[in-house]
Amino acid sequence: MSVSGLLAAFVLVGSSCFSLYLLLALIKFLHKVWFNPIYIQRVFQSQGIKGPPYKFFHGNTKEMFNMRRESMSRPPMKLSTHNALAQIQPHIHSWIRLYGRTFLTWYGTRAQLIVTEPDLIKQILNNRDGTFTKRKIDGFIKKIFGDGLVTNRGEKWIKSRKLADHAFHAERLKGLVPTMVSEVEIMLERWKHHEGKEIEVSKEFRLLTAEVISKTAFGSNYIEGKEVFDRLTKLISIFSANFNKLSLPGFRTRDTIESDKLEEQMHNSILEIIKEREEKMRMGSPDGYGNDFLGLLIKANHEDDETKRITVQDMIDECKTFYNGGYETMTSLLVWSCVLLAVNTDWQEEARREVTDQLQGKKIPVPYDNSLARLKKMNMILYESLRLYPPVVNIMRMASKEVKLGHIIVPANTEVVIPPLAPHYDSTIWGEDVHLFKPERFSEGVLKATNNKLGFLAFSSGPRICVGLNFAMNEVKTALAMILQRYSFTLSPAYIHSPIQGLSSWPQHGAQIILHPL
Ligand code: HEM
Repeated sequence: MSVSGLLAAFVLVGSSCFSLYLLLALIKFLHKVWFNPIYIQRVFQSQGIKGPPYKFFHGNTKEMFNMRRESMSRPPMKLSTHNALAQIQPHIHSWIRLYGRTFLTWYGTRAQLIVTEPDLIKQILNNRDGTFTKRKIDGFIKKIFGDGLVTNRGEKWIKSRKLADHAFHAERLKGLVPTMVSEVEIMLERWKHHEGKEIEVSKEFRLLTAEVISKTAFGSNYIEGKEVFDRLTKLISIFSANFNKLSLPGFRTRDTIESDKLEEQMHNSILEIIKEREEKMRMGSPDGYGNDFLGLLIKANHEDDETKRITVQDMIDECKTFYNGGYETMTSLLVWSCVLLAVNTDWQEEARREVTDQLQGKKIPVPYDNSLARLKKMNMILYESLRLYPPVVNIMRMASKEVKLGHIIVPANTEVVIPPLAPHYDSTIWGEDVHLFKPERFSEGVLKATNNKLGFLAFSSGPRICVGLNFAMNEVKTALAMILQRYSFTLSPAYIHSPIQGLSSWPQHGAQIILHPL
């Protein structure tokens, strides 16, 4: 064959291969964005599970986005009755009515089974063999949490959970109360300039919770901690702005570029905090690597036993997870409980009386005297606040293989979404007064407040229940106990009740209250 003939043959083979590659890529694409979703939809339909129809590429995200935008621009809600499900997750509220308590939705091409029935929730959250596992996260949420305890799976999760359980053990937590107290003192010093006037407490509580987690878990100084939080706050606002918006794979928006930069800066700031601690150890610090969460992480990084050792990247991911865990959700709980107490002044008065009694005249909670644990009315108020406005609005899992959930065969890779607001606003679980603020329903504890233990999911349930639960309750009780003894407070006329979903549930226009010194 001549050279030109050989070349022609090469071109022919090359172009055929390229055409074949294009054809295969097209089939793969169509399988992902059309054939597979339609097949999965049929599998569920044949079992009586309905839902809004799958739409090419977007799934139901456009409907979700529009419903959410519409609910955010609605006139303010009343505060005499509550319906945060309708406001924060309007798509779930209306689709439960249309399709029942378990239904299928589409986040782009990802099938999401929405589960709101306690018996099914129990099976998912109590699963221990990895059938219902965490989904591998990506995008903005990965940049916020990293691959830490909230998101990791299998052996890695077991190792991280052991460390965290140790760090947040109840006895250890009592020793953190003085740090919490001194940070609340600093906040209340600032509040002196607002006496008799309005104050926007969500900003205040952001500062407080950032300082508390920074100092208690990481012992870090103000500047380094502040750098991490500034970046985290920016990342969270990018996440919120892009919520329910899909991006094309590989396509980089201005937000993606900005979030990459923030992620790298956060990584470097945390690395600096770690290096500083290691340097202190080298200089012969009497506490070694330290007894806080960061100290435990660094110790685990230097473990001789390989099975217990964690990498530097693991340390950074865990730091991100805890910065975030101790910040967003905590601020949300503090904000909502303050708003609810500002409206329900009878409960505010009861809580104040209890604090005065239990703290026996002291202005601050004392560690180790169990006074925080004795604040029963406060507990009831906090649980009711968590029921009406749970900070975490979606608990997510994924079926790692085909599984029977109740009577439903769930195909492998289906995501399972449990929205705590749905059982929290279910009158068959809580009674006809479900929309009312009634802390007395928790007078005999969480378990006796409902006819179903899985009806209350603010901290989740099962093996992956929130590891920071006791930390959270201690911090919020400390803050409220100190606020209640110095101020009575009412809602400002500027407050507009419009709860929305950011990374946590949130008052869209801030939380303005008026402080009346006692
Ligand atoms: C009011 C405050 C808080 C609420 C409502 C809350 C809620 C939750 C929920 C619902 C989960 C389960 C998520 C899931 O299963 O997908 C969770 C897990 C977790 N929380 Fe919290 N949380 C709070 C405070 C905290 C604090 C203060 C920390 C740490 C300082 C923290 C750290 C974590 C971690 C690390 C996990 C993952 C546990 C695991 O998967 O093993 N949380 N939290």
